[in-house]
Amino acid sequence: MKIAILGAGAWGSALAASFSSRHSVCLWARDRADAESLASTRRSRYLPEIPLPDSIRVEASLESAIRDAQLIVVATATSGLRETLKAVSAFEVAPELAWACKGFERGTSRLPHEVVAEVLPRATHVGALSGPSFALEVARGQPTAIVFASKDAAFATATSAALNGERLRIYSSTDVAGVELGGAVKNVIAIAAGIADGLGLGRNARAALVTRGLAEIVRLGVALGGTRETFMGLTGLGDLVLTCTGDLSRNREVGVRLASGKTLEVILGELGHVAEGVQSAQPVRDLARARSIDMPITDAICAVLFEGRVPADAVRQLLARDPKAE
Ligand SMILES: NC(=O)c1ccc[n+]([C@@H]2O[C@H](COP(=O)([O-])OP(=O)(O)OC[C@H]3O[C@@H](n4cnc5c(N)ncnc54)[C@H](O)[C@@H]3O)[C@@H](O)[C@H]2O)c1
Ligand SMILES: O=P(O)(O)OC[C@H](O)CO
Repeated sequence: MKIAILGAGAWGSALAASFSSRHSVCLWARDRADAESLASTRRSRYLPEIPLPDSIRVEASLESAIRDAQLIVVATATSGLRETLKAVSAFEVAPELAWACKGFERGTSRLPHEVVAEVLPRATHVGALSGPSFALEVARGQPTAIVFASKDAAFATATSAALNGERLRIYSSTDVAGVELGGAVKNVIAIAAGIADGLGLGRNARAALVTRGLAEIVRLGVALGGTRETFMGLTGLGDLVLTCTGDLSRNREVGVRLASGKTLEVILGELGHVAEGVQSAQPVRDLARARSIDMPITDAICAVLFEGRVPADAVRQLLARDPKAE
């Protein structure tokens, strides 16, 4: 299959490296200087540890990248999804479409599939790729299992089978909202887990955060149309555990650095990558409040990120809540 991957950050580069062992892959970077450097050095500045396989064509022209593609995979940050889809829609192409970004669009509080439906209302062969997957491990070829979800069951099955590889196992699902919701909210909870670890609160506290974080994901996710089983699977519990415990997580790292007393502005300047939990926290809180859904961890993270609450005070307030039935 001819695949165009749009977005040459850590995740786009890792997916390109993985898919290139079994497909013809073109990787598009919106920044011409980035594309030129990537084409000549074969190293992405977002994933410098791994050389990009020679078979991958690097493009700075979006039109050239998508002209012959049978499948487009948008792997930009969620904030770039709408702009990238609009740019794609300007060309006379109708390939199948997947997106690999996780999170809510800030400002609209839309999940990626809702952004896709707004920009490409007639596209039906579309779906979300999500699950526990650090880019570096995927690029190294370390075993990983993720999910491709589409409302079109036949398309979900066929695409997962086509993308599936020995080291990147891809399950299918039709629960697009559930798959995306788990991937969005786990990033917010991972910031909390990073704060807990940064403050040295211990493993008991981390386990409590993961479990109560999952309860928040399920409450909001079911209200937004996801199914409970999805949240117990790879894109829910699986990704939550990975992101809350893995040192490679950028969202968890934001929490660790907040706990050290750094400001969000300084942390985001240092990170060099997107941390989607920062963008998603307010949409998650707003969607929950509009439905009277209790999400105390998310509320605490919003207070730390945007209201100047000191991380240790946020923890004290969480612990001071009245005990209740689990
Ligand atoms: N890195 C991972 O381990 C990983 C794994 C699974 C999913 N994801 C998700 O994939 C998405 C991308 O993550 P990443 O790790 O590649 O981030 P990154 O910070 O490494 O790179 C972000 C990329 O998005 C591009 N971009 C941003 N806005 C754009 C726009 N308007 N048009 C075109 N390109 C744009 C940037 O140029 C950059 O190439 C995120 O939503 C993330 O949650 C990441
Ligand atoms: O580094 P993070 O925190 O953006 O997490 C990356 C992936 O989403 C993990 O599945």
